[in-house]
Amino acid sequence: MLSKINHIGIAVTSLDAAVPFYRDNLGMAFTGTEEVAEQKVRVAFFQIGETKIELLEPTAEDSPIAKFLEKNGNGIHHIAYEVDDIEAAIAKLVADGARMIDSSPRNGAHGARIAFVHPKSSGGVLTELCQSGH
Ligand SMILES: CC[C@H](C(=O)O)C(=O)SCCNC(=O)CCNC(=O)[C@H](O)C(C)(C)COP(=O)(O)OP(=O)(O)OC[C@H]1O[C@@H](n2cnc3c(N)ncnc32)[C@H](O)[C@@H]1OP(=O)(O)O
Ligand SMILES: [Co+2]
Repeated sequence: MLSKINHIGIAVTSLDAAVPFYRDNLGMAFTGTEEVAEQKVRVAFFQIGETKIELLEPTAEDSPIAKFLEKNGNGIHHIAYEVDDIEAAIAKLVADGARMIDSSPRNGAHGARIAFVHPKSSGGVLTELCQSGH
Protein backbone atom coordinates (compact mmCIF):
# COMPACT_ATOMS: atom_id res chain seq x y z
CA MET A 1 0.00 0.00 0.00
CA LEU A 2 2.72 2.54 0.91
CA SER A 3 5.69 3.01 -1.43
CA LYS A 4 7.75 5.66 0.38
CA ILE A 5 7.62 8.74 2.57
CA ASN A 6 6.44 11.38 0.08
CA HIS A 7 7.14 14.30 2.42
CA ILE A 8 7.37 15.56 5.96
CA GLY A 9 5.16 18.60 6.59
CA ILE A 10 6.57 21.36 8.81
CA ALA A 11 4.36 24.26 9.95
CA VAL A 12 6.02 27.69 9.90
CA THR A 13 4.74 31.20 10.57
CA SER A 14 6.78 32.53 7.64
CA LEU A 15 8.13 30.71 4.57
CA ASP A 16 10.47 33.63 3.89
CA ALA A 17 12.02 33.26 7.33
CA ALA A 18 12.22 29.45 7.16
CA VAL A 19 13.44 28.77 3.58
CA PRO A 20 17.07 30.01 4.04
CA PHE A 21 17.87 27.41 6.70
CA TYR A 22 16.86 24.49 4.48
CA ARG A 23 18.20 25.99 1.21
CA ASP A 24 21.38 27.76 2.41
CA ASN A 25 22.39 26.15 5.71
CA LEU A 26 21.36 22.57 4.92
CA GLY A 27 21.90 22.92 1.17
CA MET A 28 18.62 21.23 0.19
CA ALA A 29 17.33 21.55 -3.38
CA PHE A 30 14.60 24.22 -3.15
CA THR A 31 11.97 23.33 -5.75
CA GLY A 32 9.70 26.36 -5.31
CA THR A 33 6.51 27.50 -3.61
CA GLU A 34 2.84 26.94 -4.36
CA GLU A 35 -0.43 28.24 -2.86
CA VAL A 36 -3.09 25.60 -2.24
CA ALA A 37 -6.21 27.63 -1.58
CA GLU A 38 -8.35 24.61 -0.64
CA GLN A 39 -6.05 23.96 2.32
CA LYS A 40 -5.47 27.67 3.07
CA VAL A 41 -1.71 27.23 2.91
CA ARG A 42 1.31 28.35 0.94
CA VAL A 43 3.95 25.64 0.73
CA ALA A 44 7.65 25.48 -0.08
CA PHE A 45 9.19 22.16 -1.16
CA PHE A 46 12.74 20.83 -0.88
CA GLN A 47 13.86 17.56 -2.47
CA ILE A 48 16.07 15.33 -0.35
CA GLY A 49 16.78 11.96 -1.88
CA GLU A 50 13.50 10.31 -2.80
CA THR A 51 11.49 12.35 -0.28
CA LYS A 52 10.67 16.02 0.33
CA ILE A 53 10.41 18.58 3.07
CA GLU A 54 7.18 20.57 2.82
CA LEU A 55 7.10 23.89 4.70
CA LEU A 56 3.55 25.16 5.27
CA GLU A 57 2.54 28.76 6.00
CA PRO A 58 -1.11 29.65 6.72
CA THR A 59 -2.88 31.96 4.27
CA ALA A 60 -5.96 32.52 6.43
CA GLU A 61 -6.76 32.80 10.12
CA ASP A 62 -8.91 29.67 9.91
CA SER A 63 -6.21 27.67 8.15
CA PRO A 64 -5.51 24.34 9.92
CA ILE A 65 -1.87 25.43 9.98
CA ALA A 66 -2.78 28.71 11.73
CA LYS A 67 -4.58 26.74 14.45
CA PHE A 68 -1.62 24.37 14.83
CA LEU A 69 0.85 27.29 15.06
CA GLU A 70 -1.31 29.04 17.65
CA LYS A 71 -1.11 25.96 19.88
CA ASN A 72 2.37 24.64 19.10
CA GLY A 73 4.43 27.22 17.24
CA ASN A 74 6.69 26.15 14.37
CA GLY A 75 7.28 22.41 14.15
CA ILE A 76 6.67 19.08 12.49
CA HIS A 77 3.02 18.96 11.44
CA HIS A 78 2.45 15.71 9.51
CA ILE A 79 4.03 12.86 7.63
CA ALA A 80 2.85 11.98 4.13
CA TYR A 81 3.12 8.45 2.73
CA GLU A 82 2.95 7.82 -1.00
CA VAL A 83 0.29 5.37 -2.12
CA ASP A 84 -0.37 3.93 -5.58
CA ASP A 85 -4.15 3.88 -5.17
CA ILE A 86 -5.50 6.43 -2.67
CA GLU A 87 -9.10 5.23 -2.92
CA ALA A 88 -8.04 1.68 -2.07
CA ALA A 89 -5.86 2.97 0.79
CA ILE A 90 -8.75 5.00 2.25
CA ALA A 91 -11.10 2.02 1.89
CA LYS A 92 -8.67 -0.26 3.74
CA LEU A 93 -8.21 2.17 6.60
CA VAL A 94 -11.95 2.75 6.91
CA ALA A 95 -12.52 -1.03 6.87
CA ASP A 96 -9.90 -1.28 9.64
CA GLY A 97 -11.92 1.22 11.68
CA ALA A 98 -9.65 4.23 11.27
CA ARG A 99 -11.20 7.69 11.55
CA MET A 100 -10.51 9.57 8.32
CA ILE A 101 -10.51 13.38 8.11
CA ASP A 102 -11.04 12.97 4.36
CA SER A 103 -13.27 10.08 3.28
CA SER A 104 -12.40 10.87 -0.33
CA PRO A 105 -9.26 12.39 -1.86
CA ARG A 106 -8.71 16.17 -1.95
CA ASN A 107 -6.39 18.34 -4.00
CA GLY A 108 -2.84 18.61 -2.69
CA ALA A 109 0.28 20.35 -3.94
CA HIS A 110 1.83 19.45 -7.30
CA GLY A 111 -1.45 18.01 -8.54
CA ALA A 112 -1.37 15.27 -5.92
CA ARG A 113 -4.49 13.69 -4.45
CA ILE A 114 -4.36 13.56 -0.67
CA ALA A 115 -6.36 12.33 2.31
CA PHE A 116 -5.65 12.66 6.04
CA VAL A 117 -6.13 10.10 8.79
CA HIS A 118 -7.27 11.70 12.05
CA PRO A 119 -4.50 11.80 14.69
CA LYS A 120 -6.85 9.96 17.05
CA SER A 121 -6.54 6.91 14.77
CA SER A 122 -2.84 7.26 14.03
CA GLY A 123 -1.30 7.37 17.47
CA GLY A 124 -1.20 11.14 17.61
CA VAL A 125 0.75 11.63 14.34
CA LEU A 126 -1.22 13.48 11.65
CA THR A 127 -0.88 11.09 8.72
CA GLU A 128 -1.38 12.02 5.08
CA LEU A 129 -1.89 9.63 2.18
CA CYS A 130 -0.55 11.10 -1.04
CA GLN A 131 -1.03 9.82 -4.60
CA SER A 132 1.36 11.71 -6.85
CA GLY A 133 -0.10 13.85 -9.60
CA HIS A 134 2.54 12.73 -12.09
C1 LIG B 1 -1.03 21.88 0.39
C2 LIG B 1 -1.52 20.55 0.73
C3 LIG B 1 -0.45 19.82 1.49
C4 LIG B 1 -0.03 18.57 0.73
O1 LIG B 1 0.67 17.72 1.29
O2 LIG B 1 -0.36 18.52 -0.49
C5 LIG B 1 -0.82 19.51 2.93
O3 LIG B 1 -0.16 18.78 3.60
S1 LIG B 1 -2.19 20.34 3.57
C6 LIG B 1 -1.78 20.40 5.34
C7 LIG B 1 -2.77 21.26 6.08
N1 LIG B 1 -4.06 20.64 6.08
C8 LIG B 1 -4.42 19.80 7.08
O4 LIG B 1 -3.72 19.57 8.05
C9 LIG B 1 -5.78 19.14 6.91
C10 LIG B 1 -5.99 18.04 7.94
N2 LIG B 1 -5.99 18.63 9.28
C11 LIG B 1 -7.19 18.89 9.92
O5 LIG B 1 -8.27 18.61 9.42
C12 LIG B 1 -7.07 19.48 11.32
O6 LIG B 1 -5.85 20.17 11.45
C13 LIG B 1 -7.18 18.41 12.46
C14 LIG B 1 -8.53 17.69 12.34
C15 LIG B 1 -6.03 17.43 12.42
C16 LIG B 1 -7.12 19.15 13.78
O7 LIG B 1 -8.06 20.20 13.71
P1 LIG B 1 -8.89 20.65 15.00
O8 LIG B 1 -9.70 21.85 14.66
O9 LIG B 1 -9.57 19.47 15.55
O10 LIG B 1 -7.70 21.12 15.92
P2 LIG B 1 -7.46 20.81 17.42
O11 LIG B 1 -6.29 21.63 17.82
O12 LIG B 1 -8.74 20.93 18.19
O13 LIG B 1 -6.98 19.26 17.40
C17 LIG B 1 -7.81 18.18 17.75
C18 LIG B 1 -6.86 17.10 18.27
O14 LIG B 1 -5.94 16.74 17.21
C19 LIG B 1 -4.61 17.01 17.62
N3 LIG B 1 -3.87 17.53 16.50
C20 LIG B 1 -4.15 18.63 15.76
N4 LIG B 1 -3.22 18.81 14.80
C21 LIG B 1 -2.33 17.81 14.96
C22 LIG B 1 -1.11 17.43 14.29
N5 LIG B 1 -0.64 18.16 13.27
N6 LIG B 1 -0.45 16.34 14.71
C23 LIG B 1 -0.93 15.60 15.75
N7 LIG B 1 -2.06 15.88 16.46
C24 LIG B 1 -2.74 16.99 16.04
C25 LIG B 1 -4.72 18.05 18.74
O15 LIG B 1 -3.60 17.98 19.56
C26 LIG B 1 -5.98 17.61 19.42
O16 LIG B 1 -5.69 16.51 20.24
P3 LIG B 1 -6.30 16.47 21.73
O17 LIG B 1 -5.73 15.21 22.33
O18 LIG B 1 -7.80 16.46 21.55
O19 LIG B 1 -5.81 17.73 22.40
CO1 LIG C 1 1.42 17.47 3.16
